Amino acid sequence: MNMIVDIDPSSFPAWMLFLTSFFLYTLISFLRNYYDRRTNQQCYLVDYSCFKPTSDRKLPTDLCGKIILNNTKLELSDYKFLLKIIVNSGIGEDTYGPRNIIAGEEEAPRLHHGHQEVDEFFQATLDDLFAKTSVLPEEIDVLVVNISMFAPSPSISARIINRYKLREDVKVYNLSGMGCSASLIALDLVKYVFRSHKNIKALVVSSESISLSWYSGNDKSMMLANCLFRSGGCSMLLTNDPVLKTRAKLVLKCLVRVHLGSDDDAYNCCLQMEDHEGLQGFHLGKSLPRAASKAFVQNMKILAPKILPLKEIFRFGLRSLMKLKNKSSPKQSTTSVVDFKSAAEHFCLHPGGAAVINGIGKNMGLNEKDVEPSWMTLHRFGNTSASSLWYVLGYMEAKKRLKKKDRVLMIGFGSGFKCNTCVWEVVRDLEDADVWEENIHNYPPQRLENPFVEKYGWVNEDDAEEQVPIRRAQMIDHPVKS
Ligand SMILES: CC(C)(COP(=O)(O)OP(=O)(O)OC[C@H]1O[C@@H](n2cnc3c(N)ncnc32)[C@H](O)[C@@H]1OP(=O)(O)O)[C@@H](O)C(=O)NCCC(=O)NCCSC(=O)CC(=O)O
Repeated sequence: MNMIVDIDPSSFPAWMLFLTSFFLYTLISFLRNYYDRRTNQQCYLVDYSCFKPTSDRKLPTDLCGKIILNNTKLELSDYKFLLKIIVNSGIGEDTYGPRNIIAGEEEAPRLHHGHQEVDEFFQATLDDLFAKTSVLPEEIDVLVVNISMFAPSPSISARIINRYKLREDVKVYNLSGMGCSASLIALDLVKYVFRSHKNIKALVVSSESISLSWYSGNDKSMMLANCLFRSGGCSMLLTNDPVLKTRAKLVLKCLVRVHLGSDDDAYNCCLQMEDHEGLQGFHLGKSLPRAASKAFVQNMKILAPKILPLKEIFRFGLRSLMKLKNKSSPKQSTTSVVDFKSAAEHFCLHPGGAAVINGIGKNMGLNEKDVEPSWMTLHRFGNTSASSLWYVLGYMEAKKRLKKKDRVLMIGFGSGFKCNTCVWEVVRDLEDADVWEENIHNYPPQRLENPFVEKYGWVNEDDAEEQVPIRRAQMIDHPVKS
């Protein structure tokens, strides 16, 4: 995936206009920050709780192999494809799946499977969040739930209100279909509510349900989703109450959303759909990395001037000028790379897949340590959709990397196609290990490979065609649930 942060200098009418806009922008930002501080409109993240399902929901190699063999629509060529994808996916042995898939019931999902998956997540994370913040459910003023692919009625937000007996005047929003970057959309919504209400508390409950969206067919772009998406979720407590400021972990500095839905390619690259047999699933097109790249560049055009220090803006402007001057020379580089490390110390990249992390990391000029939290999240928890970014943040915290005044840049991608970003400032030194607690010392592991090749390398052997029925028969003797 080629993601070049190439902000074409000809898109600025004139160099002077660019500088003037920058100074105006700085002045307006300063005045707005001052106004925000005076009017309690800062957005603080008090705490968050990521979900670690119980170990009986793990999806190790053997179980994944059984689930794959359980699908009688798949042929040898499909196995070969899956083997290649899974081996290179960056996903490890400890990710979690929904119970109905583990029980071998993926072809007949029921409403209660979706409820069970979501209930387990929100009960665990909200119980934990209320306990560790000592905030009571009746103190919650705003609730935003984002779960893309499971939108029952009454909504999941109503289910949360019912379980925790939230107040009658709670402002409630239930976002569905918003994809993997939806938790930043939820955050944006909270930020807007904070503008009109002082000293309030908001909950964002962010997850994805895959129990009803497992794909049982043989369309490769839809099989890919089964390989990448895993169960997870995160609940966050936010406030604009300055009294809670000292207890908060992070304060939001800015948030930028970009939507390329008007571009047909971008819109169509990431879709919930039915295949030629009418089987439902999630299509991840080969053009997705290209759409992500486009959305990322658009987002950076807005975000970069908001977060880059003056020195870096000058440096970038100068290099852009040089680029304009040297345009005629084919030997000159055509790219002006922005130094994002001058704007943030930590980078939460959406662990959407190996190509996503590689692509953004490389083109932002990030090093191995910068992208380690995203790789480790992909390895340990998989792509948990909208909640992924919070596992990445959790990794940084568990590694004790987040120090007071550090800045964290979050970059999320999602169907639509969207790229949403935000920058947080760390309020105090952070070191909660949360879901990473039991094995943070083992990360990064010495070897990241998964044992798929070792166990399923036979699909590439000469006699593979004959082996398929034998392996399937063995699977019938030892079905998925055993
Ligand atoms: C899947 C991969 C790990 C595979 O990596 P590899 O190193 O094996 O390299 P590769 O790209 O050459 O792919 C190997 C083989 O798979 C095929 N292949 C790759 N991508 C495919 C796709 N989307 N549909 C169908 N086939 C695909 C290639 O053509 C190739 O086939 P052949 O061998 O025949 O040539 C990587 O490509 C990847 O990370 N892709 C991006 C995944 C993605 O879309 N993530 C975003 C999730 S959406 C999200 O997070 C947001 C949201 O949902 O809202």
